[in-house]
Amino acid sequence: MTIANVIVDVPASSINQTFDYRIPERFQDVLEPGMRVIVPFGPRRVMGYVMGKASTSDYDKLKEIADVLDLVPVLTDELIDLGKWLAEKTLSLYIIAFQAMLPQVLKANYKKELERLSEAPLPDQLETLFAGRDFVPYEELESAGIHYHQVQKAIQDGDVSVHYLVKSKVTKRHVTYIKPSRDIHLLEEAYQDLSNRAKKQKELLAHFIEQPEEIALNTLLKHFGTTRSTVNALVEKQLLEIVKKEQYRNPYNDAAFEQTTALELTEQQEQSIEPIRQDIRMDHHDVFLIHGVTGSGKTEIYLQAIQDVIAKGQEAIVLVPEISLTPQMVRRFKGRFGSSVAVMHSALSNGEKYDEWRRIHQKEVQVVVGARSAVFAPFENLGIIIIDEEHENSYKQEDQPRYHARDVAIQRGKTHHCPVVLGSATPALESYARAQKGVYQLASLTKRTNDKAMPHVDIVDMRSELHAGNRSMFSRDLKNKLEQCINRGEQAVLLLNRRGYSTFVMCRECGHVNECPHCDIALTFHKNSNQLKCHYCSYEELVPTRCPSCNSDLIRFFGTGTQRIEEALTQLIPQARVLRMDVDTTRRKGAHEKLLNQFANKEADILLGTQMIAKGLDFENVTLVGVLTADSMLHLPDFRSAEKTFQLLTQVSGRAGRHDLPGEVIVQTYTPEHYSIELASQYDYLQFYQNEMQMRKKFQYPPYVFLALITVSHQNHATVVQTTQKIVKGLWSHVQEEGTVILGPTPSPITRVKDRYRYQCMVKYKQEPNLRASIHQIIRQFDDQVRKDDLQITVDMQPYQLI
Ligand SMILES: Nc1ncnc2c1ncn2[C@@H]1O[C@H](COP(=O)(O)OP(=O)(O)OP(=O)(O)O)[C@@H](O)[C@H]1O
Ligand SMILES: [Zn+2]
Ligand SMILES: [Zn+2]
Repeated sequence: MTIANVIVDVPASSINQTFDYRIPERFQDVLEPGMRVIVPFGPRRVMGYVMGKASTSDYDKLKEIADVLDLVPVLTDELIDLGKWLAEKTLSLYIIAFQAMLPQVLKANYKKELERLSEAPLPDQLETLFAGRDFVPYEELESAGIHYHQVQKAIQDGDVSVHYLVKSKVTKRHVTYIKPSRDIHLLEEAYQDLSNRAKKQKELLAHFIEQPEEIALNTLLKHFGTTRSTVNALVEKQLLEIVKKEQYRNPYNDAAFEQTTALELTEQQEQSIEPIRQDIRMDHHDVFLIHGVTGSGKTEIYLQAIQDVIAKGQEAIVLVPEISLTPQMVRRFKGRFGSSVAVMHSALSNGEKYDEWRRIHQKEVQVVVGARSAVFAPFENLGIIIIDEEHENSYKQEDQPRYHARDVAIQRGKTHHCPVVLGSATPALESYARAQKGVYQLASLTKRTNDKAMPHVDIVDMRSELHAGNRSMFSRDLKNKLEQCINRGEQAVLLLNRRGYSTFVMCRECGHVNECPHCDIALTFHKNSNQLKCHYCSYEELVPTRCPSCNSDLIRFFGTGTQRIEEALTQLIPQARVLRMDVDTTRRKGAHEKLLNQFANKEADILLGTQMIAKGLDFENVTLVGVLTADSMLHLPDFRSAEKTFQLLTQVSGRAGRHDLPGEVIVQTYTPEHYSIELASQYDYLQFYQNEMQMRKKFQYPPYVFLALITVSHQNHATVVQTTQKIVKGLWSHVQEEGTVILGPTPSPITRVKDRYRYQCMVKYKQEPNLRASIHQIIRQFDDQVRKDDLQITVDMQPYQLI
């Protein structure tokens, strides 16, 4: 087969197909599907992924593949299929789908080098190439005209490896070890034969006769105060040998994790895990939904199911939301499975991410714990996929390809015939509805493992506080409880539900609000730098002293940022030591971890933070949880706002009293009668589910219907409106089923971002088998404008971010 079908890295819809290239002689027995290549495309050379090979092509004047970037495919056959599926499901370009599946390092054209890993003789041409060196720039391989097949074989044999020279690269990637290459009695014989003048050599030999285990070269040299030439002499006599071991940039020190063993499961855990175990045994695919209250031992179920999978020689993917990928979480998995665990999350450097990916690719680990994109881990023998906190919105990617990790997991689960386990204390309405219909298998854990009751929740009506003359953010109840908590030497967690609130500047005289000149949104006040910043385009300006509109000096800060709460709190309870955790204090790498450690070490009494404190944290000494404004999200124009409020309140309440000390929760709100707040305080998920389903049915929202959101943006307002109108018209002429509605054109909730206007339309449908094809066809009509006139059209087949 001399033809390769290649998806090229040219993100344009007119190019969204494979192109045929001739495979030059030198690559013929090397090139495989899933490898990256460099191909000529028009006047340029671009990167591409080989999808397949063929013996014939419909075109005759084929160009040649210019270069092959990989010697081992980066995409498995399964991932090639998955990428195509992903592109079709999300209506994105193939190239974008494949890029989303691989670490950043593999997307760019990094320089490469070959490293020799062993002293074993290599084929002649390679010996000549290395010429006694350990490292050879990859270009030399190319210009030497060496058969790639030989290199590929050397890589497979573990004699050579390829590195991508990432910026953050640690220069020394391999550690050299020395070990005996003969039986001990032969070493003893050699020892006798060695002349007494070779004193150092004898010392070394004596060492290996005593302790034949391999030892790092550096350690050895230091210990015996000798040089490399002593070792080399013994290597030449074939008494010792050199082994190189790859040292990954492992961001975690595996040895530091205390090893744990499987706990004896409670009855409820036992009941939940059994059907999963059965699927694992039978190579069967089901989707399980574990609905378990916080602290009911869901994680222990995951760990034991993974144990089964590993025992069977298979691999496991565990997805956790980015913000719960805390050191505590990592410890639980590394504690059980040690260095078989790779961790993938966005705080890692590109080099670290690539190393973790490679440990998976080279089958050195069996488990990956990671955020959304870890669902693409290149395992070939998957035995389970677990999604913890499955209701989390961060599993939905809000950028092309707009996929939901749950859908990808299920797709892979089907291919691998393995179970997919979704876990949550507050499952997404969609998931619970599927479990009710029997599409997913439901398991419920209603009790905490330690049989502790869920902490009592007190709802405080902030309107009556106001009537009683308390104008602060803290109710009298919360203030008292905080003081008592601190006096007892215990700790508290305070949640400021920041979404929907921000700190903006308003003129009290004329009501003028400072907005971003490029986006249709109020600027946010940052005290540290005394600046106003736009959170969409990062525009910034100094805080004005006079109103830009009426020149009044009565310009004031409104809203409630964490910073202001922190100040108010320290005024209210001066003896309290407060730690603040929000985007500002956790921006630096490792800051998140540091704050949590400080709190765990009791260096503070109160942890004050945004949503990011609600998840997964488990501190023994926390007995009080306060929610400052439970309803701040409720009034956002998003049909999921009640669900999000319920989820957040349940999660944060679960942080109190998880251990011996009893916990309590205070929820402050202006709408205590709202069912999401009332039912969250009673931990009544089922009742909430039923109420909320009624609302969704009444207003026709998911899970009763599906949504598709099309957003158009352009610098010219009229262009945006007209384009959206045309799309809406096109959609109406394509829809087939009764009951399908198309809403719009309407301005997007934020109508202007970075000087571009945004309009949208939404399709609500129950069944439209051809919808994807229709949308595709409709927006293709604008291809020219997209290319030449900077028009943007985005399609989201499963919109979550509606505001
Ligand atoms: N079978 C068991 N016997 C004793 N202790 C257990 C058992 N299973 C879990 N635990 C312990 O109970 C606590 C809560 O368990 P775990 O964190 O797994 O619950 P979870 O449902 O994942 O909680 P959350 O949703 O709040 O994160 C942990 O300290 C865990 O070690
Ligand atoms: Zn802006
Ligand atoms: Zn004014």
